Amino acid sequence: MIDNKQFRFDNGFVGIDDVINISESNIVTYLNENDEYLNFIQRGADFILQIVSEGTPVYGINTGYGDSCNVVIPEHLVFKLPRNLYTYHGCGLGQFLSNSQVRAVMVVRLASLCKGFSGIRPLLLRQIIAFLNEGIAPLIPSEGSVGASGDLTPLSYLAAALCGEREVIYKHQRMDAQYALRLSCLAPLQLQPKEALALMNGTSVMTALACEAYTRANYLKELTTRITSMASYALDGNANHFDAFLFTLKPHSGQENIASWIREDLVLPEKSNSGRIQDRYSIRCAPHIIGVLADALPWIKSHIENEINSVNDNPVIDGENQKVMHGGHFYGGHIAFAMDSLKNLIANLADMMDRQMALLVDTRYNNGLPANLSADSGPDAAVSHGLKALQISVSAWTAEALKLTMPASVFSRSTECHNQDKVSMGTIASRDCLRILQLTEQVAAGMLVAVYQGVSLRLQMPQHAPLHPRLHMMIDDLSKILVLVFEDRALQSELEDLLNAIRLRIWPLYSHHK
Ligand SMILES: N[C@@H](Cc1ccc(O)cc1)C(=O)O
Repeated sequence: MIDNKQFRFDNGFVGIDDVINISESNIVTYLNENDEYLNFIQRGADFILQIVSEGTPVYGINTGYGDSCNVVIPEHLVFKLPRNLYTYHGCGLGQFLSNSQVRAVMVVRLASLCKGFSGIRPLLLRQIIAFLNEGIAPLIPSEGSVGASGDLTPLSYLAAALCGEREVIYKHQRMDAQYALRLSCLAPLQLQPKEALALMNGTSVMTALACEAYTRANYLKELTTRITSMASYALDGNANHFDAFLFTLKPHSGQENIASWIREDLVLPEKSNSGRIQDRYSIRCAPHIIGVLADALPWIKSHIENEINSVNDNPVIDGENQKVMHGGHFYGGHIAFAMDSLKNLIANLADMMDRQMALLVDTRYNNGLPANLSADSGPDAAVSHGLKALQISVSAWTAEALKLTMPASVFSRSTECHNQDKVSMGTIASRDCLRILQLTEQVAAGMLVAVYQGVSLRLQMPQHAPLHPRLHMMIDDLSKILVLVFEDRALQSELEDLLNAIRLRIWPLYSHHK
């Protein structure tokens, strides 16, 4: 829980909102310095040292890693081993994670390590917390994790930076980690046995990205609902499709909720079934499309929050009872399934909006609005093409989003000499999901232009239905970014502003966002 703009790390619950709030702001974080808690953590680390001195073989402490687990590491090399782990995993490629994504990774890794079953010292936890508070963000390439054995390669960049190696972003500059540590008066860590494995052998990259995906998806749920209300109004649609009683008869609660939001945005005609009796499915079935997302989000959230609050590490160390448990908790199957599912749900929203756009711009379906929603009715109207090209862009973004919905998890392949012979691919699923979200947000930005145009033009028609104050307000909000497209003009910068507004979740919509 964030209290007084401060966040305390210990073995308490960490929610998606906490991850997002800390990653997007500079909330001060601190470790619970209560003796009982610190002693509990320290006992795990002491137990590791006891294992080392006794010489009993324990995986990853005095053995090689992965398939090399039968290589016994002599005592004099045991302290060298952690550095080798993060060093040989320095083979990531691809775009770097963003600053806020890296911060989310650190919060999520802390949440797991703070449970106290990883055999690490409080010092290590304090170093990650210092990185968060100082604003030091390791440069983490996003590609190279199969998501079981955790996110070994991307997390190796966190482990290395904590020890003053590789590169970080600090005060908006890319620099050697060692230099950033010096500038912020932090000493580089020297990892003890098990500590590099504890940092790297977990699902924190895919889970951090999943927190972002969940948050963006939750906002899109509301935004696509509002867009549907506006599209229905612009098309002079039948608001009775969203009748309250009708929705009690098919009681998926998320779907009912979406229908109620649309209903509250529209002024329901007294006479039901006036005008066109049935709208096309992208309008009439919008609660059934967005509702699937609304009903899935709670379980997606519970998968993500279970993962955040799990010990996703191996071996698991119970310092209290002096037990080592060898298992496979680094396997990201739940996140993989949640993100593969979310990809499908979000791409369906893009598809729905693309169809709504097709209705709005086409005089065969838009109930009297001008072709391509062009507002130009002056002497030069013939040269104005309105939103013609915008529709093409929206179709392209939609197709690209749909193309990426192939589940990542079914592409599991045996790797690392068949030790990791079944893997989750959860990190790829999370990354694909974020790309689909980006494309779908672009489609939503395009649709905001279209519904702004469509509603404004409908209001200019002599006989139009009353516009509900909520939609009036949305039109007012949009008019701060958008101007009616009259003569042809390039729309890119307005689309960028809309996209920015979506990413910042600036409209409160149906619930309050930040
Ligand atoms: N995750 C593996 C450990 C591992 C670590 C590093 C590797 O390079 C490979 C495997 C396990 O716990 O079994």
